Amino acid sequence: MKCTFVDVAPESDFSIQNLPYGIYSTADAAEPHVGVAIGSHVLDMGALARLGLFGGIAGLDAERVFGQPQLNEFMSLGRPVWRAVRLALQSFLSDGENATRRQVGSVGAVAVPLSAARMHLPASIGDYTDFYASREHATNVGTMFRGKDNALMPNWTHLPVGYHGRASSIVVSGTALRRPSGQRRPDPARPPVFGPSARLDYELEAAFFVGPGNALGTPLSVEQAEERIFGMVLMNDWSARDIQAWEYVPLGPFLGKNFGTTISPWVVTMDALEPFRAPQPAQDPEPLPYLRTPPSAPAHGGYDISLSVDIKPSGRDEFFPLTRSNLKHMYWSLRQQLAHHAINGCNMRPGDLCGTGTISGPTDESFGSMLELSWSGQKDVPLGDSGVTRKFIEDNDVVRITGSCQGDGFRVGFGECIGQVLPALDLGL
Ligand SMILES: O=C(O)/C=C/C(=O)CC(=O)CC(=O)O
Ligand SMILES: [Ca+2]
Ligand SMILES: [Mg+2]
Repeated sequence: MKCTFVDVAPESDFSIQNLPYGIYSTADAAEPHVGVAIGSHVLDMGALARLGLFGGIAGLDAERVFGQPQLNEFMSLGRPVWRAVRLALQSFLSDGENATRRQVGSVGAVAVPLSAARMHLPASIGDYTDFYASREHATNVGTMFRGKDNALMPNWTHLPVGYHGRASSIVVSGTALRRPSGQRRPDPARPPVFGPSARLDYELEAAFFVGPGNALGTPLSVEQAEERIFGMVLMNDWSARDIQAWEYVPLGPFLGKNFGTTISPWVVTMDALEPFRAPQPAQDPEPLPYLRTPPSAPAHGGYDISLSVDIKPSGRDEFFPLTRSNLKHMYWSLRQQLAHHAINGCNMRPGDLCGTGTISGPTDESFGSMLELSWSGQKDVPLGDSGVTRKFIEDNDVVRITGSCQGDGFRVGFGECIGQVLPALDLGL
């Protein structure tokens, strides 16, 4: 299928096979509203709704849903509506004889260049959970925090371990964050000290948005979970390792994590990712029945999404590679994570965000955090052949995550998840 409405370069993340949704504003339309990315443009979903493009879709009040400043209501409508909207968009973009297309006239009537769009958070995120689903990452971090013999806890291969994060400090790509200050204990023989984190890190993650929710007390099966995931974004779960290591016993991540979490602005739908399903790693021991794949669900729970992390060190103009990984390394699939989250009756709501956990793979270059790359600060990580090295993230460094699936002549990509670290505030403490 080819987009004839605007030109789409083969290496563009935003092909007609992708069509990710986001919330944007422009100088002329300052209220955030729903858009869909195609090539180097953003299409105004509200304008298309007013032209009647989504008129025949049962269960969709398109002008209202696409006139919202967030995607929660669209997310709540479920897969049949999402698919019908996707088909209408693909027909509009590829078929010059489409009735709406004839009315539009110029591209400028319904689209702006991406460069003119200011992106906002795609949803009002009520709750945010972060999992710990890469076996390699959990083994690496466990070895550093608790020693080789306690690296992987006995529960890890039986359930997707997770923690409840903080939704209020999730920010959209491009938002700068300050280095956090907190309690740390650099010398285990001495009392803790207070000050700016000296071991600030990134975590390469993806995250999924929940679509239709479930009522309190009513679990979701793996099969139901599969149908309720709207789409995915890239995520950087910024982590202050020194604050984390001192505070986390016994209740888990807290201030070492909740000072900021960055997500990419475009939500790539699970329908766009469908052709890129891939086997997840073999699960041994076999999980309990509520986490198994039923014969009626698609066989593969994994996705083949290439992921990169690059850094622009302070004072330099170019980016250098840190991590090259892939979502297919995740031991626990998205649908297992969601089914596990709701198995006790916890109610999930449209727009809730679940991080996959750091996506490390088996090779050193696939390690998804500085903690792993520098092995807890024991070795310098060279940045290309620049002569610059890092153990952790320094002030004014910029960290960028990108990710995409390569199809035959087209790409389904996420755009960027980018953030700069500003120096800590001087609290005079
Ligand atoms: O205590 C530990 O083993 C580590 C915990 C984390 O870093 C939590 C986390 O964010 C998990 C992840 O991203 O995979
Ligand atoms: Ca994390
Ligand atoms: Mg975080």
